[in-house]
Parts: sequence; structure tokens; C-alpha cells
Amino acid sequence: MRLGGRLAAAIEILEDIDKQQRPAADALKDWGVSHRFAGAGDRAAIGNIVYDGLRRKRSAGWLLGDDTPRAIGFGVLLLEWRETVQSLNEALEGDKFAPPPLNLDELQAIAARDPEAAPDPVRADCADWCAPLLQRAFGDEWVNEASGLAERPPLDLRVNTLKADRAKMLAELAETGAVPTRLAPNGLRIAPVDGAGRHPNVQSDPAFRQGWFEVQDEGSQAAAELVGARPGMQVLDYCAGAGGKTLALSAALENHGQIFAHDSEKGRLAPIFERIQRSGSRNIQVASKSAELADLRGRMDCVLVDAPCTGSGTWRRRPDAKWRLTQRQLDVRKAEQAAILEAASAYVKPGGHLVYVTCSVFDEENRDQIDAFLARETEFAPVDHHALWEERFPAEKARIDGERGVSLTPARSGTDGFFIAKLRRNF
Ligand SMILES: C[S@@+](CC[C@H](N)C(=O)[O-])C[C@H]1O[C@@H](n2cnc3c(N)ncnc32)[C@H](O)[C@@H]1O
Repeated sequence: MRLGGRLAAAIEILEDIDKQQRPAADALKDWGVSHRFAGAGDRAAIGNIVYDGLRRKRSAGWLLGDDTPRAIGFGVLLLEWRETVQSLNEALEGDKFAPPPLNLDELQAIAARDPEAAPDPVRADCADWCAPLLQRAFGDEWVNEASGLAERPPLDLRVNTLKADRAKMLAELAETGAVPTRLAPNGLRIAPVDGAGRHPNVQSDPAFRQGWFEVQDEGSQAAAELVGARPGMQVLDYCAGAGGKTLALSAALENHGQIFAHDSEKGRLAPIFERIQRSGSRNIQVASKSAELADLRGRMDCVLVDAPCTGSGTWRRRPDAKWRLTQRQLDVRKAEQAAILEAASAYVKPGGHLVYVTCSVFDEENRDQIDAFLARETEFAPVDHHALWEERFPAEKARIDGERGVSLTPARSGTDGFFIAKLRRNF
């Protein structure tokens, strides 16, 4: 397929996502099934236009003076793919699968608009109702921080130190261009791809099947590091889901001590069993029912609450979620987070720690939750987050509120957006 055919396919998929309000991954998969002739390179290129279009939906549409899938598809090629009006016209000419070329209105809009001078919510590529949330979280930096959340992400891996080390993995994955991550001590990073490129399918590498590494954003790895799990500890991962952080904690425990992996939704835990087996972890006990946790009350050295959240920190990877999010969903998440913090805190022993993590950048899900929890539960007090950060990552910058927690963002730390607060139970 030439660029025109790929663009037409991307516009069709963007229309489908818009009309059906469905996840981008599902729409792309269905398109692939009904267009089996498309090769791997075409699928990657079409997927990139769709995902870039969703990341930069507002600014791409604004450039053409419209918010249709067509405007977004063309706009994002101009904004992100280094195409020009001229190069696009040349590429589309004579391609019978291409969409109609840019019309006069579109050409006039493009000529009249300077992306740098666009209104703030357009440059931030966010919904209007989210702008005040981002402003509150980032102050004067909000547009820059929000546009960081609209960039392509890298592919990050965590080396499983139960089976391998970083030098061994660097050699194994040399062809991928992987380099050590700056923050996470066991991380590797494969840089974001350009244009129609695609990341290597690392999960088909024999080293993955042998459990030498996992795919995990560096921010998630850093969050697991800040939990401070050490060999011999008793740790409860209260919202374990598919086990991304459980496995990182298990490696930190070096198989000494115990991790209890819990999640209220049994189905979410389903992938954890195979992952545990592959990783060589021998100290993870999966507990899907709350009743199975009864004996752990007041006994844990550390309880991790990796809370359900809006996921606003992961908009680079799931840009469709950015446009589906509603105020009502945020309110539901806030209520869940408060209830989970309350319930999980009962398992921490005196002198132990409660660690609250979200992959959101909104204060409403982060520091506000910590403030409200500390006001209710006087036996808990925050650790010194500056000292915590310095101890683990002395050379790196993060947005730190000493009392409430550490915030990571693409613009600041080059990771997904994460919030981490560590509280000590004093009595
Ligand atoms: C952010 S995800 C966890 C991701 C996981 N820790 C990882 O690193 O891969 C949040 C999880 O919280 C779970 N959850 C939601 N409500 C819960 C509750 N009341 N108690 C325990 N887990 C809950 C969800 O099912 C979801 O799997």
C-alpha cells in the first residue's frame, strides 16, 4: 500500500472508533481481519497514523479547521510525520486508494494556522473539561506537560534479576537498539519509533519466553523500586491485576519473604499465573478472595495499593482513553481509591508502610487522596519523599512534594505519568 491507501484506512478506523466509541486496539484488529491482504508494514503504518491521530486529535483537527477523522488523519501527517502540503499532494496523486486531496478550505486553514499560536487546550491536546485538572496539577507548565502525554512512547523492559542481568539482556537484545534506562536500575529502553516504523516484537524473543525480562514502563518500575521491598519482607500487593508490579517486587525480594497478590476482580489476575511461572518467582501467593487475606491483618511490612485510576498518566500509550474519560468516571475512581486505601491500610503492621500508586497525573486522584487519608487515619504519617527519592535515584529529577508524594511524567522524567506516596504506620 502507498501512503494514500494507508491514510484512507486510518481515516476509516478513526471513524469507526468515533462512531462506536470503542477502543482503538479493537478497531484496528477488526480492520486487520477484514483486510487480510495488508502486510505487516502496512498495518504498522496505519496503526501509527491512528494512534498519532488520537494523541494529537485536537491539534491535528485544528490545523485543518475541522474535527473530522479526515482532518485528524491529514493533520497528523503534517504535524508529526514531517509531511508538507506539497509532499502529501505528490504522494496521493495517482493513488486510487487515497482519500480526495486537500480541498481549498483545508488548504486555506492550513496556510492561516500556526500550531505554536493555537489555544492552550489545543496545544495540550486535551478535552476542555480536563484542562482545569491539568492546570491544577502542573500550574504554568500544564500545556508542556499535557503535550508530553501526547507524544509517542518508548518501549521499556524490566530485566528479571531472578534469571538475568542488564548486561546479559543488552547483549541479547543488541539488534533492537535497547539502552539502559536512566532511572530504573534494571530497565532497558527502546526509543520511540519514527513515522511508519514499529517496535520489535520483543515478546517473540526466546529470552522473553525464558522469563529474562518483562515489558514494563520505566515509571512503573520506578514506582516498584520506591516500595522498598527487601528480602525477607511480607508484602501485600492489594491491587495486583496482571502482576506487573508483583513480579518486580518478587525480584526485589530475591525469592526470600512472601508476596500476597490480591485483586477484587478474579479475571484481572488471570495472566499472573503464567507470568509467575515464566519469571521463576517462588514466593508469590495469589489471593483472589478478601477472606484469604484475613490472617494478614496488621502483619504486613508493606502494602502496595496500585489503585484503579483514570490512567491519565498513560495517555501516550492509550490515547483513545483520553477522549472517552468523563467527569463521572473520575468521580467513581476517586470513591474507589478512598475505599481501597482504607481497606488496604488495615493489613499494615505498626512500623510498616503503605504505598499508594496511581498512573494518573490528576491531584484529585493523588495528593487529595493522601490528604484525606491522613486526616482520617492518624496512625499513618508520610515518609520524607525527598529523602526517599534521593536514596533511590540521586541523579534524577522528579516533581516531589515532601509531604505527599513523588510525581513522574513524560516531560519531567521521560516515563509514563505516575504518582507514588509512601506512608509509615506509627502505631
Ligand atoms: C492499576 S490496576 C493494577 C495494575 C497492576 N498492579 C500492575 O502493575 O500490572 C488496578 C487494579 O485494581 C483492581 N481493583 C479495583 N477495585 C479493587 C478493590 N476494591 N480491591 C482490590 N483491587 C481492586 C482492578 O481490578 C485492577 O486490576
